[in-house]
Amino acid sequence: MGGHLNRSGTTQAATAGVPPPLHTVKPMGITIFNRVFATIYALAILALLYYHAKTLFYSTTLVSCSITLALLVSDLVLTFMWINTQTFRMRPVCRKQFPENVEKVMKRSDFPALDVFICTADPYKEPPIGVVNTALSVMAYDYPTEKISVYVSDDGGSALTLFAFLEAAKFATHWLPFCKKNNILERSPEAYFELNHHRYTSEAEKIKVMYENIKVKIEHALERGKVDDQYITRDREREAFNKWTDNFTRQDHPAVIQVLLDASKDKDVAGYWMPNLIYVSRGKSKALPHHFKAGALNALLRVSSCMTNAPIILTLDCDFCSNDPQTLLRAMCYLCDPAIRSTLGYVQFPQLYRGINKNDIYCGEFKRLFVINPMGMDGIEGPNYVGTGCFFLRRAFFGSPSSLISPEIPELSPDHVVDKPIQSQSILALAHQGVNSNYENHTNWGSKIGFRYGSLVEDYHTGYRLHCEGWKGIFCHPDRPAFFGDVPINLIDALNQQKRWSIGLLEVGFSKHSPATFGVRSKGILMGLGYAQLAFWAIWSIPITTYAFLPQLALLNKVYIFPKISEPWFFLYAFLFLGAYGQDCLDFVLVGGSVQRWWNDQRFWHIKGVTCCLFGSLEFFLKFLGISAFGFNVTSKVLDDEQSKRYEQGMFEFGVHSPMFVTLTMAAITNLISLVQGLIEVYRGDNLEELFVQLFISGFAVVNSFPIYEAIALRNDKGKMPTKTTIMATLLAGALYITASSFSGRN
Ligand SMILES: O=c1ccn([C@@H]2O[C@H](COP(=O)(O)OP(=O)(O)O[C@H]3O[C@H](CO)[C@@H](O)[C@H](O)[C@H]3O)[C@@H](O)[C@H]2O)c(=O)[nH]1
Ligand SMILES: [Mn+2]
Repeated sequence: MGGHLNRSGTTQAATAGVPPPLHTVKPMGITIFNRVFATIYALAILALLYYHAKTLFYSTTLVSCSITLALLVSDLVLTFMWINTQTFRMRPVCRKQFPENVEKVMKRSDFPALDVFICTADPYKEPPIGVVNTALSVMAYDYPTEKISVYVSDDGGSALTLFAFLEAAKFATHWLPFCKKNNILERSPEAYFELNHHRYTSEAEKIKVMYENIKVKIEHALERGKVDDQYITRDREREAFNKWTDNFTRQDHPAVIQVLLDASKDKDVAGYWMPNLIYVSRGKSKALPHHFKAGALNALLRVSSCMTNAPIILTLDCDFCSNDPQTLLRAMCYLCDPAIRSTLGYVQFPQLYRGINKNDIYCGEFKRLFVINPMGMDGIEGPNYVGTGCFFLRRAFFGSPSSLISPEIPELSPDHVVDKPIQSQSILALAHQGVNSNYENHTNWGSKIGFRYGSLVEDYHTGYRLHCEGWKGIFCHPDRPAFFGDVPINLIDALNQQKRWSIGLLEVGFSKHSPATFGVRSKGILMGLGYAQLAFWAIWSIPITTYAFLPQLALLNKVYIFPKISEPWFFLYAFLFLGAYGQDCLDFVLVGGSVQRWWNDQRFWHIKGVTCCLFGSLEFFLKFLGISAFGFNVTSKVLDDEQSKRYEQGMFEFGVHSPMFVTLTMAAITNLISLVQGLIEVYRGDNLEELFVQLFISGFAVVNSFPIYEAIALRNDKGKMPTKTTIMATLLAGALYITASSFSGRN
């Protein structure tokens, strides 16, 4: 398959004059303010540390000494994270692309080919019809269709997913010409039919019936748990399904590769070539590690090398549908720009979601993680890779820009030219060999080649290592979202997802390639610290947990640990708090967030601190000490009707018992009681001066905890806090109080 990046691919018209621009970049106006504010804030932090040191030096009792120490440690962690965060604020940039100019600088026939990798792992958590929608949406890109190949990796090893794609392949021959003829923007059928139901033509009506038909067929098969014989018509299909023998399990099975559409043979109903569509379920063996998604992506790298070897690769999660058919051309504005091409490793689009509720109660928008931070890193050497919606140069997976690391088999090399049809015997044999469960033994895959192993956040880890090798990235954030994904709509899913991230990030943070050491050395201070901010994300749990319990327990025991309102140090605290909060809000609002969503975002930050970040850190350290192990728990993309309804109304979904809910409830209870106790004290005497800060912290936490109190006491639906959780949390909070009292009593 041709289409390699052609260095002399510019047309006459463009070389004669000045070529039209493909992209522009400009720094954001807020930069100056950020830098000035950082200087002032740094001085305030120094003053705070001085204050702590002084207090520690003059403290006479064990209690005050330990309290000051705990506050000092917490504030040091906050300081460390604050320093790291400055990376995102020093040089944020905004970019613009001109996809309409791509054809002016390069002939359509010279456009590079694209291999799309879509990962799925479980037909029951990730319904195959959703994966099909994702595949269809990119197969229908505005681009020479025969240059696109879509590879679907099925880590669930499910015949149901294969069946869904057999149906999808047939439907695609109608869907693609329909989209192109009518210039449709939403090229995933689900989104199209949902958003455009008021203006159907008879043609659209026909396509809709067709789509509904395959959807029903696929869902039926899923309910029955098997593919009906009557649906398998061709011999080739039967051959593929025959691989699902009785010994075939998800963790242990031979590789299955099935070419569903062949760009050199298959045409759509209008007579145009179809893209390639290939189903791959890599071989697995219980005895060998499979490295989760990174392993799946590496398997696809090898299969695609043998079959199409496109110079550009797009990675997508199964729920990430294209929302704009021009996206590939947008990415090309960078990938084909000779001025930056030599070191450009990838172009990352933001993760954006459909179906978030009005005020985004679980902070599913991830504005900071997926928009603010990447814009900041983009001004330095590029954003981190976030696992989906990212266009890579294939070459980036094989060593640094200056030195190619050749894989074991020459056919897997990025510069190898495929000269046989994808279904030829020799190619299929090679592809099967490449996805055997034992293929990677004693090779560089996962360490020097391909997606990197050793972390549950293979995306972060891989992007970081590519950066360290000298590759750069671009953050491409067009006005019309390029992709839309699904967010978890219940709290436990959201927290479990972020617990997995916390663990994976710490794995990189404490590896020999830690951003704080190796990263700073090889990438410079700004990039190193930016990556460190993400890697050590979970240690925010230290200050958050401390501030959620310590001041409150102290207040309950009439121990006052912050400066009085009349002392100048009080103003330091006020400035640090208001400054951080104000700037945080500003960052958020400047990228289009609402104040209400920002409020929920800060609430969720606190929630994470006493739940997923805390438990993630604990699990990581248990593993670090060799006590336990962890795996990749796939996030469910299935919607429960009742839950969806509650989510729409902005209600928090608890419903199940979890240790994470116990700590959260403990914090909510402790804060409420200490607030009440504090208020009583103020009412009784005039202690306000001394206990104001503690009272304020409790009050702040209580305001943030409203949904929790509601779930404990006022609700009766399935999403309320389980009684068991409430009882456990109350007992533990009581135990904590007793421990604290006996400690403070020992003075
Ligand atoms: O063994 C596995 C596990 C997962 N996946 C796929 O990985 C993707 C991401 O899994 P998901 O459960 O959706 O995790 P999220 O936390 O929502 O994903 C985010 O975080 C992951 C790293 O933890 C990144 O890989 C993703 O791109 C990023 O969107 C999905 O398409 C899965 O099918 C596999 O292919 N094999
Ligand atoms: Mn996901």
